[in-house]
Amino acid sequence: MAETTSVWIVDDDRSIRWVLKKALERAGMAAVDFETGEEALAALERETPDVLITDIRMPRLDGLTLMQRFHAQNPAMPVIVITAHSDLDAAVSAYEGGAFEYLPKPFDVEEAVELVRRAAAAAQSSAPPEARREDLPEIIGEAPAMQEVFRAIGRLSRSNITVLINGESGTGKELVAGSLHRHSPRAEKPFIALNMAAIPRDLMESELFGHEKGAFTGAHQVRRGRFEQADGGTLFLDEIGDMPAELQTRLLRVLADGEFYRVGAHTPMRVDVRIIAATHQNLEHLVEEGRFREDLFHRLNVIRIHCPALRERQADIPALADHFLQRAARELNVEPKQLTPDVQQRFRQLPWPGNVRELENTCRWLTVMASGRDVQMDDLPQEIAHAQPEEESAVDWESALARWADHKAAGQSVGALSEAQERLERILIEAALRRTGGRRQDAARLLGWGRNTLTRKIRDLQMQV
Ligand SMILES: Nc1ncnc2c1ncn2[C@@H]1O[C@H](COP(=O)(O)OP(=O)(O)OP(=O)(O)O)[C@@H](O)[C@H]1O
Repeated sequence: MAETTSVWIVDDDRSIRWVLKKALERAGMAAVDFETGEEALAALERETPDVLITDIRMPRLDGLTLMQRFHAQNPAMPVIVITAHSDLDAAVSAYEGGAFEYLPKPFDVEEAVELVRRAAAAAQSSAPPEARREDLPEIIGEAPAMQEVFRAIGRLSRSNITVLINGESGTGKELVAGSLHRHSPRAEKPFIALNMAAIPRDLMESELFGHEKGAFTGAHQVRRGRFEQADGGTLFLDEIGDMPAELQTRLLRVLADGEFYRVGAHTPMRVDVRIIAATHQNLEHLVEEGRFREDLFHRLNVIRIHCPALRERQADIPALADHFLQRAARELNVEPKQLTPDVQQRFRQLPWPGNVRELENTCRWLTVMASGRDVQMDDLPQEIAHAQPEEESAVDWESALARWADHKAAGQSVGALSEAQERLERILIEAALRRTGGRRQDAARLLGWGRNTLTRKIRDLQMQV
């Protein structure tokens, strides 16, 4: 995205406007706020924002009408509607106006910023293919754990197979799904992403399958659901673990026979959609607890890709940070910042619970806030300056191992594999015995071995325990 994203906020509540505007500006976007829908419409005569955020309940011109007027001029414009839960009915009736996202009140400001960013990015990626190609997000990753992901993308290219991606929030699951789509025979067809955790339950069904005119109060027109929109292409279902039981049943049916019913319809529709699902949860556990259908799990779990947490691939942190600093500088039209070596070192040690997304946000923040060209320790935001460095246990040992292997191979050393295996086993056995106070039975269980195997290993490795 070369240009700064421009966002308009329409709300009669001054404090909400203020909070949103500040947060969006801090995130490097240009925000303009309007107290009334009329003012926003007047401004629309002169220019158009990239994203519109509007409250639903406003005196005179309400948010839904405003949204319709904006969409009449630009049907693809992303609109984010702020709604209280009690207004959900009204939100449903707004469906015919075109696509929009919801921001349920009360909302978390960071969540709102993230939603805006996604909406802007999605609008861009639905631009004509020529315009899109240059902006393809690059997946950065040199660490061994990431190479696995690339290999999987490569192996799956030109295939239409169902894929389940797991990994913590912000690890790049959507990026990987997009890449799988672009390398598939469906590349020229739509890639539609839908986050189950972001949609109110009551709206999920019609969001996925669409609805007929008159299906429920406020359904004044037919609406195509995401399945229809994705026909011929790929539907990315993020946070699939949050899908309610009755929808799981319906999804299973579509996957089994390619047919579904719009809400309120009597005749089925046929679609050809590839499903890529993602989750940060352990679906096997959800199945055991009876919260996720086992048959659906097996249908989705054909091929699995794991997106590693950022702390498991510390080697990639400097390159990622550099990439995000460059991008933020381009967006804000300023000179790119650089991290000093001690800040780089600090970044490598942080736990990054929000993963790549958190690193990305931090880089954007630094681009706006750091005073000089070089980012110093003093420039770091509070939460990072005071965060506990990651424990040794979670260090990126695969990168270290890769360097060791490289060194061995370069020295023409023979037998590196058995040497590594021996050292690996030794370390794991020692850790398990330490943790269990030397009790072999328990240590064996931790290691996933029988007690006899552990005893034999200890003897073979001539370990002193
Ligand atoms: N390897 C990577 N290289 C470059 N950018 C990345 C990489 N991984 C993630 N990102 C960026 O980090 C942000 C978060 O990624 P993404 O939305 O794909 O994560 P996610 O796992 O789908 O998150 P969530 O589960 O919260 O939806 C995006 O802006 C994405 O472009």
